[in-house]
Amino acid sequence: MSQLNPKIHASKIIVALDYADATSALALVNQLNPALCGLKVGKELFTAAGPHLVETLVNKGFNVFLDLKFHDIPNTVAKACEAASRLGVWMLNVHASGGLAMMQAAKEGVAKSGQQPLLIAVTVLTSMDQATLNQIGIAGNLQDQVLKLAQLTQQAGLDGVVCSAQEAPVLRQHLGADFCLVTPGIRPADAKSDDQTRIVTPAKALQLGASYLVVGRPITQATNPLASLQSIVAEITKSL
Ligand SMILES: O=c1ccn([C@@H]2O[C@H](COP(=O)(O)O)[C@@H](O)[C@H]2O)c(=O)[nH]1
Repeated sequence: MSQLNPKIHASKIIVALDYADATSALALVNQLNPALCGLKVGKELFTAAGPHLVETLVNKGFNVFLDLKFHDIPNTVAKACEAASRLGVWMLNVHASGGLAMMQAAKEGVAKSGQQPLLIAVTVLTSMDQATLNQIGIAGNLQDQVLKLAQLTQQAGLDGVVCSAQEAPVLRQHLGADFCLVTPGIRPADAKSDDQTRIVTPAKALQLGASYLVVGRPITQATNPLASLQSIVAEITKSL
């Protein structure tokens, strides 16, 4: 770990712990430290391992992003956000397409917990391209849809959005420097894109204005996950 640049850049990375069980996730986590990266718990791991694992990661000192993408009626989302916030997570999210009232309810739910996690909203999933957006009945341009949902998110008083780094410049221009842009779909130049369509390399994503980079399979499916993470940190550091 000592050869890594200990500066803030490293903690711009959030490792997506997309594992089938707690044992597999902890095998990687135990090689990491909170200065190096944040951790994301998504639907697979949360469904398998539950809130206890989230609390374990929080107690180890990591910034934990609970990526459950709540999308339901406002009352249900408010209660879910309250419960999620009580786990001590650093960040949680909802789907912006749930609408203004749902996002405002989410914010109220977080406030009720007495905790102050970052609350962000998913705009258009990074796996989607223009054609898949049209398939679900949204006729407009994909970037316009991301911007529209991000503006709604800001209007609801949330802290930021999940988007592709491809949209970061236009979101920065309209939503300002402080709005948090969390960007999955990060792929080192030699990595497979998998099911992601709107991909960007780590260094480029930061140059475009991303606040945080979410990286899953390029690290977790690598033969040596720690080496893969270190290589991404090195790429970011070199580009600054
Ligand atoms: O638009 C979105 C929202 C969330 N995700 C999540 O990020 C990771 C990405 O994993 P990779 O293996 O690096 O593709 C994953 O947990 C998704 O659920 C996203 O990809 N896009």
